[in-house]
Amino acid sequence: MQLPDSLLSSLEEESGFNKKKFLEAHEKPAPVSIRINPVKKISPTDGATSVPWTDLGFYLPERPVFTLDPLFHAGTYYVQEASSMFLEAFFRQIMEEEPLRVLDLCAAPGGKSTLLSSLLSDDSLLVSNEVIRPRSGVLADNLTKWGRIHSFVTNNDPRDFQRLPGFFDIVVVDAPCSGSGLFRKDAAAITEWSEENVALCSQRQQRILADVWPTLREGGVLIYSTCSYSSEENEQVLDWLSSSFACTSIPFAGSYEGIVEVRTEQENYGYRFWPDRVEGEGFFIAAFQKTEDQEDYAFRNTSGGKNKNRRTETAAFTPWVDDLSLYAWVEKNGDYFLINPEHRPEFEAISQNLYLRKAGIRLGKLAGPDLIPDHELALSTVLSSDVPRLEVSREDALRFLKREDFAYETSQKGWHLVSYQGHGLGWVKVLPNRLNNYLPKDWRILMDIREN
Ligand SMILES: C[S@@+](CC[C@H](N)C(=O)[O-])C[C@H]1O[C@@H](n2cnc3c(N)ncnc32)[C@H](O)[C@@H]1O
Repeated sequence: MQLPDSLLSSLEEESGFNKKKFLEAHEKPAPVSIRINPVKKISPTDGATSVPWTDLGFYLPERPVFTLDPLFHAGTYYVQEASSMFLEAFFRQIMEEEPLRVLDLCAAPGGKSTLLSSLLSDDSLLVSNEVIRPRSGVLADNLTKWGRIHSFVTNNDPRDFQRLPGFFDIVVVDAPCSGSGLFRKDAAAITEWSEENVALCSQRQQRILADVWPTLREGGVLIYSTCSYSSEENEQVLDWLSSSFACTSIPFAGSYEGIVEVRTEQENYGYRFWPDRVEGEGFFIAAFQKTEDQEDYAFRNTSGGKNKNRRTETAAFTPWVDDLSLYAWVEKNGDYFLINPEHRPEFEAISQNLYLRKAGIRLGKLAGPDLIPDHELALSTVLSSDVPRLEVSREDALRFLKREDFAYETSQKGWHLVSYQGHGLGWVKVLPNRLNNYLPKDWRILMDIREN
């Protein structure tokens, strides 16, 4: 793999850089790793080994065809490179008592967000934002698979969050960057790399941080990360931040072999991941506590809490939800969403100020007295175990995921959850002589399953 000379020479002075070993590492394939969803438990495959800094991550002995694994579509795991999973270790250190309001600002496709979701209880709120609209759709789909009620997805520019000053306890900025840390996984990115782009990325990272800073509460924590090796996007951004805003750098309290702790010119702490020192890709992460005065967001008086006197909805939703009394529902353009009742003020604040793509679990629409269940409900953790299921083989699960017909045995008519190894994949409706497949068209597997 031919790496840009100007990149290599710019790294000579960086802590932990060893040119020979760095180049050797780029001749090896990137390790394959997954992170499992703790609310949809599966056992990792034979031969899998643990990623050291997380309880949830595993290296796989070889790369399977993930598209042809129904458990992947059920959201039981997420394919994520291992260095990024270090966010778990840092987040656990920083995390105060829940409930927390957490913003993942640059969140698509959802690697960090699904990880954060796994670390938070249903009492906390996770807002995952992505500025690029089509990418925010992919993000929403991945969080749908993850199945948690505390998850909201927005599609906004970072500066829009200034409408919610002092709102979040923790803000994660996994910034868009020049991407040198992922060259092993994406060799095409090498040709796009340039010193000019590094400088542009650095400017953009500073702008994003300045724009989002007001939404972090006083005493709250900002986590900043990139997958770039360049100090212009890492150490220099930390020093710009600490000279622009009142904040304190937070050191990581533990230590793991291979992770390099750096101190910047202004004595800020950062953590570098080199692919010749750890089993993972290039990554950089740092955290700061905000020490400057920040007004808190003034929530309006809301009706708050649970829904009252809504007999139609209660009757329609009760059969579908495992203990409806724990939740509240909100309606938007005919779609019903189930949220934690404690999150109603946040729901109102966010939907009034931002473009909210997803809030909690989309239950579906009402048709007369009945619910037409949404795909999100099938993948969620709130679904009642009393809902009829069709447990299918791997082959039939793949046919369902291709929106093809498959054989089934049931005497019961109506809605059924298609489930594989106990994990929901989507809805079918059993009619007298056939099945209707309700998998959304854009969730369909396009790969030819017979070839593999
Ligand atoms: C490194 S990626 C995020 C990866 C994600 N956190 C994950 O773990 O899956 C950076 C994201 O920032 C988004 N982005 C690009 N320009 C941006 C901007 N000006 N402000 C905020 N986000 C931006 C990109 O679309 C991209 O999704």
